[in-house]
Amino acid sequence: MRLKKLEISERVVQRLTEYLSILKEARKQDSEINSIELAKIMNTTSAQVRKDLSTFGEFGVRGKGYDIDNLIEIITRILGIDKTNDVIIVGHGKMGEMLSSNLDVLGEGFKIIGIFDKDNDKIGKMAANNLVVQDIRNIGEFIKNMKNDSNIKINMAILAVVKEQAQIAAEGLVKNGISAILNMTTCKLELDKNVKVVDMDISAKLQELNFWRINNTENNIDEKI
Ligand SMILES: NC(=O)c1ccc[n+]([C@@H]2O[C@H](COP(=O)([O-])OP(=O)(O)OC[C@H]3O[C@@H](n4cnc5c(N)ncnc54)[C@H](O)[C@@H]3O)[C@@H](O)[C@H]2O)c1
Repeated sequence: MRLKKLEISERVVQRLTEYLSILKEARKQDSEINSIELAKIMNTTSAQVRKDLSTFGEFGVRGKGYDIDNLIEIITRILGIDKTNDVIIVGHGKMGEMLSSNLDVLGEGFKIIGIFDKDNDKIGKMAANNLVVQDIRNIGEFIKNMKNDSNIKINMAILAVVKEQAQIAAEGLVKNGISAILNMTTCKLELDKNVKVVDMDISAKLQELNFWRINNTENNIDEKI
């Protein structure tokens, strides 16, 4: 499915991932779900659900709702996780190791096919997933060989280097054809607008959570900021 590069907002894509996990739970109980039920679990309106899903086509049957398996299949395809997507890890410190040794964290549809670091003590060592940590200086060659030898086009990376190195490391990745980066660092990467960056910051999420924890009654906040 080829989607036009248009009105699909980041928020809609985020919600798609939420729909997917809700639907996977829901299918344990039922084979159909309607927009009202979905909206209730998502804490949103049924109009929003219908609007989100209609962005990608007409899947529901009026008055009947959505076939859960069908919707899972469609969302899986929209998110591109109906096939395996190759990803590399750059920076194999505590965070990089946590990812390479807990592949479940990545979920279905992703496979780590290369791990890179710049530390000589780490380069050449075997990671938990049986990949050898490679020298970051060889990343261009690795990507080229993957393309030539196995027709694998690598364009997605998880960036887990120290913050101070993040911008330069990301620029190096982009030069070598990476166009999608999951940025585990707190560095605000400045890259070509064609490069998609998604920031992942547990600390920021905890701060957000903490705000809601200490303001946990609706009346605690006098004014909406
Ligand atoms: N996303 C989150 O929620 C979260 C949580 C904790 C840490 N972090 C961030 O993740 C990053 C890594 O943290 P960590 O605790 O694993 O640090 P770490 O120091 O243990 O590991 C960083 C690794 O990156 C390597 N490295 C540095 N520059 C590099 C480069 N240019 N190319 C390749 N490798 C390079 C280092 O050799 C090291 O192995 C930090 O930016 C940290 O702030 C994010």
